[in-house]
Amino acid sequence: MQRTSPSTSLAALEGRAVSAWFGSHKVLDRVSLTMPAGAVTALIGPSGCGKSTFLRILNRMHELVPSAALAGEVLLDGEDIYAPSRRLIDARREIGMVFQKPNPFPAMSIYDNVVAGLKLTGKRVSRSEKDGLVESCLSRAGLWKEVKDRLRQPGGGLSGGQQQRLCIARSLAVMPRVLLMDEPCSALDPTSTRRIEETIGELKSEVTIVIVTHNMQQAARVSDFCAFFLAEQGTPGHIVEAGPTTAIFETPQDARTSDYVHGRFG
Ligand SMILES: Nc1ncnc2c1ncn2[C@@H]1O[C@H](COP(=O)(O)OP(=O)(O)OP(=O)(O)O)[C@@H](O)[C@H]1O
Repeated sequence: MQRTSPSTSLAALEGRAVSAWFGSHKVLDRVSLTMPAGAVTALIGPSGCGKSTFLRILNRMHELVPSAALAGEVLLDGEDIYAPSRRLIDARREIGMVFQKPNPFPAMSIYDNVVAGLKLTGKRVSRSEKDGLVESCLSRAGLWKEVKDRLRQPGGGLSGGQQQRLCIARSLAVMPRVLLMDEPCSALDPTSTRRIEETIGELKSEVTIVIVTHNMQQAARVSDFCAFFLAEQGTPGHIVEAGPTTAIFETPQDARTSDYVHGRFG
């Protein structure tokens, strides 16, 4: 039976010695990072240091780029998502992604947008189960009250912030264990941004979250852990420092971390 309540099975994600290339251009060098279960980890650093590439490696999207290559391991709850026995589709279902620009199916109804990913699960779902799932996912994404009376209207008719929360609801419908978010608020106004940040805070007890953000205030507000990436003078991106967000912001060990989080470069 389709579960309509939040998953209880929280999982940590761990990158071990992850390196990445586009053709012969190496963009990440042996990045290791644990993203603890039930917490928000923020990936921060200047443009081009490999944050999005690392994020896309975490759910096997990097391999979609024809020239892309990678080395290392990504462990979900201790199991390598790149192991030959693991299917790509399972990694995508267990590790969801929300993108910078909200990307609902614009002509599809709000209801159908939420359940659009269900075919990934391969399970047959009854109408009443779908109804329950739609309500549960929209509620958890903080959108139910605003759309419950217009579920049959197109997703493209919502505001940008509502569309992003619809995309979060769509991701939640396949019961992911991890939600990756690539600058999810960069296309949104401050009020919508705050609303998404609240949603992140509400979701982290049920799904592990990894977020890329350029906004240091946002990283400080929403994350429990932070990893500071840097690619110096054409060298591949690497992690300078990672740890609890309070330590990264208040007592960084590396002067480059301090300079970056205090807005002195990048
Ligand atoms: N599809 C691609 N093909 C070739 N090179 C790429 C591709 N995507 C990214 N790169 C390169 O990989 C490096 C890392 O890019 P990436 O987007 O991961 O950095 P980022 O830290 O997320 O940057 P930003 O903060 O600007 O989004 C950059 O040098 C970039 O030019």
